[in-house]
Amino acid sequence: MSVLSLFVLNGALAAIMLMVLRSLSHAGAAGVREWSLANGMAVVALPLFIGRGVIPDVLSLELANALLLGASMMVYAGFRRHLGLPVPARALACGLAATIGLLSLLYRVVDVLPVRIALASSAHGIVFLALAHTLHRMERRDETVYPRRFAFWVAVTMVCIHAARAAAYLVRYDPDAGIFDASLLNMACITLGTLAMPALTLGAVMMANADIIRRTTYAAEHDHLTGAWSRRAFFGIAERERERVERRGGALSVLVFDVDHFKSINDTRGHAAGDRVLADIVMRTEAVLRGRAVCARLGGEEFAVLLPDTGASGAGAMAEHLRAVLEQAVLADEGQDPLRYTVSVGVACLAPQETLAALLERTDAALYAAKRGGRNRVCEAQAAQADSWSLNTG
Ligand SMILES: Nc1nc2c(ncn2[C@@H]2O[C@H](COP(=O)(O)OP(=O)(O)OP(=O)(O)O)[C@@H](O)[C@H]2O)c(=O)[nH]1
Repeated sequence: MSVLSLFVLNGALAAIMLMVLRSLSHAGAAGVREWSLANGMAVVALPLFIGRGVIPDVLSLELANALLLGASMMVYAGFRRHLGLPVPARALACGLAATIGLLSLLYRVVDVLPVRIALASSAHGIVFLALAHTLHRMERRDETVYPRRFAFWVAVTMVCIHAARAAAYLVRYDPDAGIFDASLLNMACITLGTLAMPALTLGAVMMANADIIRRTTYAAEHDHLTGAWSRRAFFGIAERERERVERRGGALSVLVFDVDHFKSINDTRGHAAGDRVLADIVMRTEAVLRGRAVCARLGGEEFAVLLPDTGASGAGAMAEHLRAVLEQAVLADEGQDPLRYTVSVGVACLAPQETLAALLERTDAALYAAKRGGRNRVCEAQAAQADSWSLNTG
């Protein structure tokens, strides 16, 4: 395969990657604009390189090199944007202008191609080094760890290739060597360089996809107003905990609570104030929970707390503590009296062989008993029987 055909392949791969990135354009993933721009720049740059000697030098040298280096910089910018880091746009623009200015000067004044190749390779190598450093610094153990590592190792490989290429051209210093030079080194560098942009774009696409899945999963599992677990997620977590108790023994309790006279809060203070109460409940509830305990919004103004490793007495105490904490809450309400609210709580502890549905039915019955009993109180249901009794009065 000739160097020329590698250039053509490189351009074709960049065009394919551009189409792959288009599939992400509506997903709102950060960095996609920069990665698309990078591949677009590569698609334009490569025919310009190929046109060396046919088209004006300013296009095949200055513009082609500027576009290719700009493409590497855009890949770097895309990763930084994707990771939520600031993009050093000014430093990149200065680096690009300095490199192209120097290349142009070398071409027009001394015209020693190996030095120009070494200079261009060094500039690309520095950009990939910065990318590898960014990816390494941001490494964390989540679902994006594989794409991050993949992109990191591609960047490291590119640093090594560009360093080797720059060093080899400087050491060998063959003034007749050109970019279409078919030496083993040049062929190896260009082959690997051809794969760099698509490989980094694949890493970027994998990262963006992992991010989209993470965000979608979070949205499906959490209530958007309060940040609490969703009803569906709560049932999943609760069922897993119930099965765990069935397998290994231990205790599991549930609290279900509901804001008292919430309709009148909405009616007198407005829906937005009601929303603030709901968010405040979750914030304060989560602050008192420990270990694997979770808080979920079951719907409307009804919430649930799952208490793994907690028996009836611990759950009753936690329910009363939570009721008291929420009763103390005071929310500033502009131009009006501070907003206060109370909750009624039903508590139940999982009985042997009991299903989740049965447990929640008993907890609901306890909650309604608390409402009937006057509200702002905790009612606990017995595991063995359906009737419940009042534990505390508010
Ligand atoms: N602000 C706000 N209100 C909501 C939301 N979801 C449900 N509601 C309101 O919650 C109120 C529930 O009222 P009810 O079921 O009558 O209960 P309540 O007024 O709390 O009375 P008790 O439960 O018997 O003490 C209704 O007015 C709903 O419109 C929400 O997301 N935000």
